[in-house]
Amino acid sequence: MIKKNSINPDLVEERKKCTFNTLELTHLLDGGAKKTEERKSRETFFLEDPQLQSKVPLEYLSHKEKYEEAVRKACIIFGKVQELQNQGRGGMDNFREILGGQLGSAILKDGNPLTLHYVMFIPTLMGQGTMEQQAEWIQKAWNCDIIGTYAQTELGHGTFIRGLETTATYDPSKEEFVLHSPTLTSYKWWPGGLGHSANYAVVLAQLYTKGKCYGIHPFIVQLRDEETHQPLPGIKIGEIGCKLGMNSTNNGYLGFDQVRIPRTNMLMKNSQVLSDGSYVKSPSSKLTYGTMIFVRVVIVQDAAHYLRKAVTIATRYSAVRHQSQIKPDAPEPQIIDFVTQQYKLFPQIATYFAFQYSATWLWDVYNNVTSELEAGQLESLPELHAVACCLKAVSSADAAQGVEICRLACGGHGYMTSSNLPSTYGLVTAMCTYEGENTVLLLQTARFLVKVWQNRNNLEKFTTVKYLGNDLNRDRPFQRSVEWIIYALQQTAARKIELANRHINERVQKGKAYEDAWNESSIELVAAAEAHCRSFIVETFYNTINELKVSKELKVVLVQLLNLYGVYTALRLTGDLLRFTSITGKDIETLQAWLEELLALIRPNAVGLVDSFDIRDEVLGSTLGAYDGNVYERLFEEASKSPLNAEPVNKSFKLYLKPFLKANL
Ligand SMILES: CCC/C=C/C(=O)SCCNC(=O)CCNC(=O)[C@H](O)C(C)(C)COP(=O)([O-])OP(=O)([O-])OC[C@H]1O[C@@H](n2cnc3c(N)ncnc32)[C@H](O)[C@@H]1OP(=O)([O-])[O-]
Ligand SMILES: Cc1cc2nc3c(=O)[nH]c(=O)nc-3n(C[C@H](O)[C@H](O)[C@H](O)COP(=O)(O)OP(=O)(O)OC[C@H]3O[C@@H](n4cnc5c(N)ncnc54)[C@H](O)[C@@H]3O)c2cc1C
Repeated sequence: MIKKNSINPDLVEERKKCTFNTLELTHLLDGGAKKTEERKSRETFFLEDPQLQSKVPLEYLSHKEKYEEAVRKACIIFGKVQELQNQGRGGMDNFREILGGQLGSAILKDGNPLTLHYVMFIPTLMGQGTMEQQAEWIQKAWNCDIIGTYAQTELGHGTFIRGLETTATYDPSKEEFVLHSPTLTSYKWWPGGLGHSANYAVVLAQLYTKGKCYGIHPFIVQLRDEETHQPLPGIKIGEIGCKLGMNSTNNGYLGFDQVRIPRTNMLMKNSQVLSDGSYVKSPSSKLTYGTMIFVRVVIVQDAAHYLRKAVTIATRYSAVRHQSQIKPDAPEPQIIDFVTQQYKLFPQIATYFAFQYSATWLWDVYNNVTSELEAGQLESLPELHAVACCLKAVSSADAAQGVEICRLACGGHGYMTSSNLPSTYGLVTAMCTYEGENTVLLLQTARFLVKVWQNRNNLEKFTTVKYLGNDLNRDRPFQRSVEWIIYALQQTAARKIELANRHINERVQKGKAYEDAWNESSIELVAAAEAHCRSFIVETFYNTINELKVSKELKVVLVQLLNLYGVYTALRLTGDLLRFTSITGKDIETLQAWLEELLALIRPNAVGLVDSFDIRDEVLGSTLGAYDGNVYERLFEEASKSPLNAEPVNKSFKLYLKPFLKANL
């Protein structure tokens, strides 16, 4: 039914209007023309493999069938990744793409049961294992001789990991640890792939030796027989059931009944238990948390990718869809011409760029700090932890909200599963919870900010908080510029940190314990961390754009997006700006007018911008967002795949409807 090679005429017109070279932007986003070429060849390699096609849309499968189909595809995917590695084609890029929001979610729309093996199991072996342990385990894991997961969260505790209840008690007589789940709430609950896919796990458990508890430590535990896949004695294991999304990820539960593992299965890079049971302390107890930092860093990039996918769908659809009238007797306009629609879409495009640049910055810093940690230097860890926490929280929350805005922007059709917006939302909103619930992570950033605030005469060693050294009473008169917005956001963040800190102190002076005072001030602490993060994101966007060497035409558009992101952020925080800067109501009108101007300036390039993301139709996986814009044909084609349409009369007519109709005669 879909007319091949026929592009919707509205999209043809939109593409003619574009004022910059979309290919230049594609190359910029990929990191160069060569990278674009490599990405495209990878996409062809995966997406055009007939084995990776599905006969029936995922939605029509049962929960069990979904899992089985996901395992089938996951094995093919990672087999192909190994093939690429063996050919020397691409290193980490293969993994980042296949596991991240771009390519991976095209093939496995509702999650991958083997993701945790690559995202957490192998990184934990690498980050927490000694050289000998790495030699023993990593090759097996890379070759997929074993499949692992990361089992930390329990039924009773996810956030408060010091409160985990699983125990690992050292028995020096046999040089073994005994793993045990003493309560129902101590059962591991959530790890991806744990249900029926993994046969090994890194298990986080309270370490007991010589009668003393030393807190949580990582242990490699075999869960299933390597041949038969039967759970080993003492291992109680299963899947946790259906969820809002990610229904193919096979999240599982796990209990231990006095399960013995060799002493050498404790990952001992940072702390050790010697054969006689003596405990050797880690240089920092927080090194055990290293894998979580890594995944938080990766999530910022994923959030950006999911958002750009959603906004590509909604922007193309909005260019094709006509509805209502702006003027009487005029033809029905493209809905993208309603300014309220532009206000839904264009800030999401700008937000993608903002997150992308923060994600790149964070990835580089993460790699630098990791090298420092390897050399035993721990000084930069607190700042990395603080910035990773707030960026993970703000990017996942804004991306989830942005995807939902895009879904709403597509009206009724956005509610269709075939738009791919509902399942994209399911994947993104999960990021607000996993790898540290967002409020909790913002409180971690706040903890760092308050400490820095209390020692703000000593800011040289930091990168992200230098502005806290500025005089709080400085006033910078309003200007319609991003520089002013950055000043205003930093001023807001600094004042919020100062206020939260002051309120903690006042509560302490009134006799409260510091921890109670902290809890009572925590709404303000979260707000302070969020403000800090928003100022960081805008400033990073600004710095990146200023340094870019691109054509004049592209620069103009990127600056418009930067300005839009800045003014959009500022207008969402007008209450704060009125409170903490000398901005007036009149100035806010100026900002509002600027926002409207920017929407109009971006309007001709909207389709060009999302085209530059160069997301293949298979990756978008959407009836509404395909490059050719044949929306209505695709909606019909997908509807025809409903099993209910396979026969004109369903058996329920005979069974229920007919007798019911008769009874009412
Ligand atoms: C695809 C993905 C699938 C999903 C997988 C998962 O979800 S897996 C499961 C994911 N699960 C989660 O993400 C669970 C989320 N929960 C947690 O990460 C922790 O329980 C916590 C951070 C909330 C508190 O931890 P706590 O009670 O031990 O700590 P505290 O508050 O008492 O602070 C003590 C000090 O430690 C510092 N510090 C803390 N973390 C780090 C770090 N990573 N690095 C460095 N430092 C860190 C902190 O700054 C503070 O420093 P200060 O001020 O003393 O110099
Ligand atoms: C899709 C998905 C996949 C996951 N995959 C894995 C995995 O592979 N491996 C794994 O180990 N875990 C995994 N998890 C678990 C995940 O890491 C936890 O759910 C997460 O860390 C939140 O913990 P919680 O569920 O205990 O929430 P809770 O901490 O119970 O949160 C409930 C509420 O309490 C609030 N709260 C809790 N503590 C505080 C505090 N100190 N201050 C203020 N408010 C607080 C929170 O803000 C939240 O509003 C996964 C979870 C999901 C949803």
